[in-house]
Amino acid sequence: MFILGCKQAHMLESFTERTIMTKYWAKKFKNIILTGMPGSGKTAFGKIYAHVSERLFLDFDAFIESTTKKSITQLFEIEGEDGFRNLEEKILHKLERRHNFVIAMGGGTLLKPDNLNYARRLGLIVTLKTPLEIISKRIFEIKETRPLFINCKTIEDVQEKVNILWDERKDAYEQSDVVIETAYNSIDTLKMHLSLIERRADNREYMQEVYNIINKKLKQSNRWVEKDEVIPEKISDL
Ligand SMILES: Nc1ncnc2c1ncn2[C@@H]1O[C@H](COP(=O)(O)OP(=O)(O)O)[C@@H](O)[C@H]1O
Ligand SMILES: O=C(O)C1=C[C@@H](OP(=O)(O)O)[C@@H](O)[C@H](O)C1
Ligand SMILES: [Mg+2]
Repeated sequence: MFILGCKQAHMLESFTERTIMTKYWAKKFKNIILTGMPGSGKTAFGKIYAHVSERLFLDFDAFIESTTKKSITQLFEIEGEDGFRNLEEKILHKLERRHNFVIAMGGGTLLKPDNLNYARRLGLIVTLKTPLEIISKRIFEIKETRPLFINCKTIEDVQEKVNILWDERKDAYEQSDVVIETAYNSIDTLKMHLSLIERRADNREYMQEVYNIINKKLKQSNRWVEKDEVIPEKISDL
């Protein structure tokens, strides 16, 4: 769904050429770190955005599953939620000084307050914000893969759990640099908006303009920190 008016839509179209990211820009803005509720689309969108922005893609859950050779559900059973959170924290630490990634964190990674500071050092933190009804419907379809919802039998159970998680987490998600509301965007417009945001994230005034155009939020207070480039050849170098 596209919520912009005709004039704004035209302005965005004229930006399309410029949103094709060059390696220069991809390196300049290093990592994009996605956060947001489970089911908000971090993994799905992250893969696509990594491709268009010429970055490597790293998904926390996939990385944990491939390194431990266990599913997230098994890990929750064996290690408990605390054990799983420790694994997430370890990955964040390992990513220090790694650049040129789109990183899809787990929806609960920011629950540890220190993780927010770590994530901030890695790059631009972007929250995907999706209406809770949509989240609930998506999760109901895939609840076997989301251990937090393992005891939910009905969509109402899922909804209830989603509401609880949202109340616990909304403040942490609000700490991100940018909030993108996915309900008003197709994947294509999401790609375009984030490309625009990235290209102008070093220019606060222009960012405000971009914000006005795309009706999204960017926090002025979180400043970009320049770091030396260290680009790993492949994910196994981590
Ligand atoms: N924009 C979207 N439109 C429709 N379905 C989506 C969208 N984004 C994600 N999904 C679906 O929702 C489910 C959860 O998406 P996922 O990317 O795994 O979210 P997350 O990583 O945030 O938990 C998946 O089945 C995925 O295919
Ligand atoms: O929100 C959470 O606490 C979790 C989200 C999941 O990842 P997604 O956010 O990719 O679904 C996964 O890490 C685990 O099931 C816990
Ligand atoms: Mg995911």
